[in-house]
Amino acid sequence: MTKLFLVRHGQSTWNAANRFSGWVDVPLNKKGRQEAFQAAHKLSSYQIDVGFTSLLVRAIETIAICLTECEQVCGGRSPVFKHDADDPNWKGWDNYEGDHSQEIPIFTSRDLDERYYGNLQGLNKTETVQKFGKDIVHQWRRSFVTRPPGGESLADTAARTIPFFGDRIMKHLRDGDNVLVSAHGNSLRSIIMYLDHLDEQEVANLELVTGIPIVYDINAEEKVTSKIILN
Ligand SMILES: O=C(O)[C@@H](CO)OP(=O)(O)O
Repeated sequence: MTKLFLVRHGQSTWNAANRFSGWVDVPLNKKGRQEAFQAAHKLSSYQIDVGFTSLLVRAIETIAICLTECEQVCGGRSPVFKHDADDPNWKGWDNYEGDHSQEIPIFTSRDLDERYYGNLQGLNKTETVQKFGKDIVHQWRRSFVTRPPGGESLADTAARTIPFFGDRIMKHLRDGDNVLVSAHGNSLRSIIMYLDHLDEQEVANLELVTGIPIVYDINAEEKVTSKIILN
């Protein structure tokens, strides 16, 4: 039995400003960093062996805080970011192969990035509702198949997150590693849809709070046997 921890990054400057973020690379604000510290505290009774994060700095900051603020979580090991480890031209991080007894590898991937919000990126969410109407904006934000103008639907996002989850993250869970994934409202909604077998209606109602870890137990058959939310 291994554990999978999912955490949506802490509040970002654009979450606070109520702006569509998508792939715009905004950092955590002070509240977001505090949420990440609280998440680290909530994770303190567990051990984590491997991390995954999107390439966006708000998720990177969150996982860095989670894995450095709490000794117990890491068992005294230092997180080491392995950027571009999938790139065949990657030459290793300064010729350093790594030592799993002293380090926690954190793999970064674009596949975990937030859904691409296209022409909505940067716009204020309330003003967008005023301009286009509540119903269509809700569809753009929460429908599984409807694409926001110029952007990705949740189905498009799932088409990159789920293969990545199956290939890369599941491999570590199979090997017995406890895995922490730091990502985004919609990239995580697509993964939770898959893990919880949600249908398109159910995922439309799924909202994730910033900085609150979700813990799954995964058995040897790669099935979820329990889920708790560390509120
Ligand atoms: O702005 C975004 O990228 C996302 C997450 O903050 O917005 P939404 O609330 O529509 O999922």
